[in-house]
Amino acid sequence: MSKVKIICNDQALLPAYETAGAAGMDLKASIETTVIIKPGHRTLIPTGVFIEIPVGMEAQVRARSGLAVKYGIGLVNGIGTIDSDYRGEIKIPLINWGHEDFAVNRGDRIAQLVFCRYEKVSWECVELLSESIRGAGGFGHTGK
Ligand SMILES: O=c1ccn([C@H]2C[C@H](O)[C@@H](COP(=O)(O)OP(=O)(O)OP(=O)(O)O)O2)c(=O)[nH]1
Ligand SMILES: [Mg+2]
Repeated sequence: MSKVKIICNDQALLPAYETAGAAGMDLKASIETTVIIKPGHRTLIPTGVFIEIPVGMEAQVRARSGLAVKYGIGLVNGIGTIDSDYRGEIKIPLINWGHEDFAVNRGDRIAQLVFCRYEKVSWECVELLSESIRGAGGFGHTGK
Protein backbone atom coordinates (compact mmCIF):
# COMPACT_ATOMS: atom_id res chain seq x y z
CA MET A 1 0.00 0.00 0.00
CA SER A 2 1.55 3.32 -1.07
CA LYS A 3 1.66 6.25 1.35
CA VAL A 4 0.26 9.48 -0.07
CA LYS A 5 0.79 12.85 1.59
CA ILE A 6 -2.43 14.70 2.35
CA ILE A 7 -3.48 17.99 3.90
CA CYS A 8 -7.01 17.84 5.28
CA ASN A 9 -7.84 20.19 8.10
CA ASP A 10 -11.01 18.43 9.20
CA GLN A 11 -10.53 14.79 10.18
CA ALA A 12 -14.19 14.10 9.35
CA LEU A 13 -13.50 15.01 5.72
CA LEU A 14 -10.55 12.63 5.31
CA PRO A 15 -11.35 10.46 2.27
CA ALA A 16 -11.81 6.84 3.31
CA TYR A 17 -12.51 3.38 1.94
CA GLU A 18 -15.99 2.38 3.08
CA THR A 19 -15.34 -1.36 2.80
CA ALA A 20 -12.21 -3.51 2.83
CA GLY A 21 -12.47 -4.19 -0.90
CA ALA A 22 -13.50 -0.71 -2.05
CA ALA A 23 -11.40 0.54 -4.98
CA GLY A 24 -12.22 4.17 -4.28
CA MET A 25 -11.99 6.39 -1.24
CA ASP A 26 -15.11 8.48 -0.85
CA LEU A 27 -14.56 12.22 -1.15
CA LYS A 28 -16.63 14.48 1.08
CA ALA A 29 -18.07 17.93 0.56
CA SER A 30 -16.16 20.67 2.37
CA ILE A 31 -18.83 23.35 2.45
CA GLU A 32 -20.09 25.52 5.30
CA THR A 33 -23.71 25.71 4.20
CA THR A 34 -25.92 23.44 2.11
CA VAL A 35 -25.59 23.78 -1.66
CA ILE A 36 -28.63 23.12 -3.83
CA ILE A 37 -28.02 21.88 -7.40
CA LYS A 38 -31.07 22.48 -9.56
CA PRO A 39 -32.00 20.02 -12.33
CA GLY A 40 -29.75 20.62 -15.36
CA HIS A 41 -27.33 22.72 -13.31
CA ARG A 42 -23.75 22.07 -12.26
CA THR A 43 -21.49 23.27 -9.46
CA LEU A 44 -17.91 22.80 -8.29
CA ILE A 45 -17.82 21.37 -4.76
CA PRO A 46 -14.59 21.65 -2.72
CA THR A 47 -13.39 18.66 -0.71
CA GLY A 48 -10.92 20.35 1.67
CA VAL A 49 -8.30 17.87 0.50
CA PHE A 50 -4.84 18.59 -0.96
CA ILE A 51 -2.64 15.63 -1.89
CA GLU A 52 0.81 14.85 -3.26
CA ILE A 53 0.50 11.87 -5.58
CA PRO A 54 3.70 9.85 -6.12
CA VAL A 55 5.22 10.31 -9.59
CA GLY A 56 3.96 7.60 -11.95
CA MET A 57 0.53 7.58 -10.35
CA GLU A 58 -2.63 9.59 -10.94
CA ALA A 59 -5.90 9.70 -9.11
CA GLN A 60 -9.26 9.43 -10.83
CA VAL A 61 -12.35 11.17 -9.50
CA ARG A 62 -15.33 8.99 -10.27
CA ALA A 63 -19.05 9.35 -9.70
CA ARG A 64 -20.85 7.38 -7.00
CA SER A 65 -23.33 5.04 -8.64
CA GLY A 66 -25.84 5.40 -5.80
CA LEU A 67 -26.12 9.16 -6.34
CA ALA A 68 -26.36 8.58 -10.10
CA VAL A 69 -29.11 5.98 -9.92
CA LYS A 70 -31.16 7.56 -7.12
CA TYR A 71 -30.81 11.26 -7.96
CA GLY A 72 -29.20 11.58 -11.41
CA ILE A 73 -26.02 13.09 -9.97
CA GLY A 74 -22.90 12.75 -12.13
CA LEU A 75 -19.61 14.46 -12.88
CA VAL A 76 -19.58 17.04 -15.66
CA ASN A 77 -16.13 15.89 -16.74
CA GLY A 78 -16.95 12.18 -16.80
CA ILE A 79 -13.91 11.05 -14.88
CA GLY A 80 -11.70 13.70 -13.28
CA THR A 81 -7.94 13.36 -13.53
CA ILE A 82 -5.79 14.46 -10.60
CA ASP A 83 -2.21 14.94 -11.81
CA SER A 84 0.73 14.00 -9.63
CA ASP A 85 2.03 17.59 -9.79
CA TYR A 86 -1.30 19.14 -8.71
CA ARG A 87 -1.10 20.72 -5.27
CA GLY A 88 -4.42 22.54 -5.26
CA GLU A 89 -7.63 21.51 -3.58
CA ILE A 90 -9.46 18.59 -5.15
CA LYS A 91 -12.83 19.82 -6.35
CA ILE A 92 -15.78 17.90 -7.74
CA PRO A 93 -17.76 19.26 -10.70
CA LEU A 94 -21.18 17.78 -9.92
CA ILE A 95 -24.08 17.93 -12.35
CA ASN A 96 -27.72 17.20 -11.65
CA TRP A 97 -29.15 15.16 -14.53
CA GLY A 98 -32.22 14.37 -12.41
CA HIS A 99 -35.60 16.08 -12.17
CA GLU A 100 -35.45 17.27 -8.54
CA ASP A 101 -33.28 19.76 -6.63
CA PHE A 102 -30.30 17.97 -5.08
CA ALA A 103 -28.94 19.15 -1.72
CA VAL A 104 -25.26 18.76 -0.81
CA ASN A 105 -24.44 19.09 2.89
CA ARG A 106 -21.06 19.32 4.58
CA GLY A 107 -19.51 15.85 4.85
CA ASP A 108 -21.73 14.25 2.20
CA ARG A 109 -19.87 11.63 0.17
CA ILE A 110 -20.12 13.06 -3.33
CA ALA A 111 -17.56 11.13 -5.41
CA GLN A 112 -14.75 8.63 -5.06
CA LEU A 113 -11.00 8.74 -5.65
CA VAL A 114 -9.19 5.81 -7.27
CA PHE A 115 -5.38 5.74 -7.44
CA CYS A 116 -3.83 4.28 -10.59
CA ARG A 117 -0.39 3.76 -12.06
CA TYR A 118 0.00 4.93 -15.62
CA GLU A 119 2.63 4.76 -18.34
CA LYS A 120 3.95 7.69 -20.33
CA VAL A 121 4.80 7.19 -24.00
CA SER A 122 6.68 9.03 -26.68
CA TRP A 123 5.58 9.07 -30.33
CA GLU A 124 7.23 7.07 -33.08
CA CYS A 125 5.88 8.68 -36.26
CA VAL A 126 5.45 6.09 -39.08
CA GLU A 127 3.78 5.79 -42.53
CA LEU A 128 1.96 2.49 -41.87
CA LEU A 129 0.46 0.68 -38.88
CA SER A 130 0.43 -3.11 -38.61
CA GLU A 131 -2.64 -4.98 -39.89
CA SER A 132 -5.20 -6.46 -37.51
CA ILE A 133 -8.47 -8.42 -37.82
CA ARG A 134 -10.43 -5.43 -36.50
CA GLY A 135 -8.75 -2.98 -38.79
CA ALA A 136 -10.62 0.32 -38.75
CA GLY A 137 -13.88 -1.27 -37.54
CA GLY A 138 -15.25 0.30 -34.41
CA PHE A 139 -18.20 2.14 -32.92
CA GLY A 140 -20.36 -0.98 -32.84
CA HIS A 141 -19.19 -2.74 -36.02
CA THR A 142 -19.39 -6.10 -34.16
CA GLY A 143 -23.13 -5.59 -33.68
CA LYS A 144 -25.29 -4.62 -30.73
O1 LIG B 1 -12.49 16.55 -11.26
C1 LIG B 1 -11.41 17.16 -11.16
C2 LIG B 1 -10.51 17.26 -12.23
C3 LIG B 1 -9.34 17.98 -12.06
N1 LIG B 1 -9.04 18.56 -10.85
C4 LIG B 1 -7.78 19.27 -10.66
C5 LIG B 1 -6.61 18.31 -10.52
C6 LIG B 1 -5.97 18.28 -11.87
O2 LIG B 1 -4.60 17.95 -11.79
C7 LIG B 1 -6.24 19.69 -12.35
C8 LIG B 1 -6.28 19.84 -13.83
O3 LIG B 1 -7.22 18.95 -14.36
P1 LIG B 1 -7.29 18.67 -15.93
O4 LIG B 1 -5.93 18.45 -16.48
O5 LIG B 1 -8.33 17.61 -16.13
O6 LIG B 1 -7.93 20.04 -16.44
P2 LIG B 1 -7.44 21.05 -17.54
O7 LIG B 1 -8.64 21.73 -18.05
O8 LIG B 1 -6.54 20.35 -18.55
O9 LIG B 1 -6.61 22.07 -16.65
P3 LIG B 1 -5.03 22.35 -16.67
O10 LIG B 1 -4.80 23.22 -17.86
O11 LIG B 1 -4.81 23.05 -15.35
O12 LIG B 1 -4.32 21.03 -16.73
O13 LIG B 1 -7.52 20.05 -11.80
C9 LIG B 1 -9.93 18.44 -9.78
O14 LIG B 1 -9.69 18.94 -8.68
N2 LIG B 1 -11.09 17.76 -9.98
MG1 LIG C 1 -4.72 19.35 -17.99
